[in-house]
Amino acid sequence: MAENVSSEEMQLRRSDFGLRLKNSMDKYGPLCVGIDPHRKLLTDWGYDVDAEGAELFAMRMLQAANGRAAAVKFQAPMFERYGSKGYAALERVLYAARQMGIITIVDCLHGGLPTTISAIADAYFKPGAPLLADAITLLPYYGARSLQGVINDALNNSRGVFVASLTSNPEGASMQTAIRQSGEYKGRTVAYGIAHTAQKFNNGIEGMGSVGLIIGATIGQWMDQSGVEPSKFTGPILSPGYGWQGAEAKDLRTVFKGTKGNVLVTVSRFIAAHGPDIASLSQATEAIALDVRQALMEATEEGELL
Ligand SMILES: O=C(O)c1cc(=O)[nH]c(=O)n1[C@@H]1O[C@H](COP(=O)(O)O)[C@@H](O)[C@H]1O
Repeated sequence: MAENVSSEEMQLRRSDFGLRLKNSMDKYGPLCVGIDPHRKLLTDWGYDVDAEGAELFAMRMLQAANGRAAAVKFQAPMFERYGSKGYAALERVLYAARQMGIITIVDCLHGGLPTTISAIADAYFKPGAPLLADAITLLPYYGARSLQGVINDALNNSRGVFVASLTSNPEGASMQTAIRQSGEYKGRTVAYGIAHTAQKFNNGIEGMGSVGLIIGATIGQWMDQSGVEPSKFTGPILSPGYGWQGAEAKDLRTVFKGTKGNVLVTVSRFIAAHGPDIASLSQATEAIALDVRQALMEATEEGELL
């Protein structure tokens, strides 16, 4: 049934995720702890490689992140591989994260026909959704506009999304920097069209918007060619690639030069490698949070904060 809400209330909902994430970043800094229960990590930690092991792993990572990071990101396929038991584990760890009050991102990498992906709003965004999360990741390769319906569903429920634009993997850039042959973004790169489409949702919102991009910290050499300008983007930018994938503080400074305090660096294995001991995990989280915060402060120096 359609809800009867005023346009003011709708406006508030559409800016809610960005505002909550920004407040959390101001309080805890720009680190997101990635919770990726890799098989090898479960084994190294002495856990069983099953849904229960993944849940124990996630709970411990949450403990390390709580009060030390702005958000956590759960890697959905690493729960999904255990079928219904894996999904039940993901539901429970999301519930635990909500109880802690930490911002949750589910890295489910959804994308597809508008008519079919509208179903994911029921899974992640609507009140009572089984996998209720603050934001999810989206893949725009059915055309960025195919995501419009699901993005509106997120915004109208006070949630957010992160749309992949320039991914951190080396295979991504050649496709994402391909030049478009027709349409509104003719002559521009694929990544540019995605970033521009995402930005339109943030235009007119005061402060940081709720529609984010994914831009890898590893993609420095492709940045100019892509035409994407992170410094002009006013939604949150989720940036993987620091640590295990080779990016360092200096890469964050280069890729995100001139940004306005809206970059959220997500780090998974580089933190988890210090587990399962909670003191070591917490210490690693703090050290990485500090390094990332310092780098992004330098990148932001001349930029005005959102
Ligand atoms: O969607 C993502 O989060 C993502 C996008 C991207 O371009 N690169 C990327 O590494 N990721 C995810 O970010 C996390 C990075 O993990 P680490 O390399 O272990 O820090 C993994 O969950 C990846 O799936």
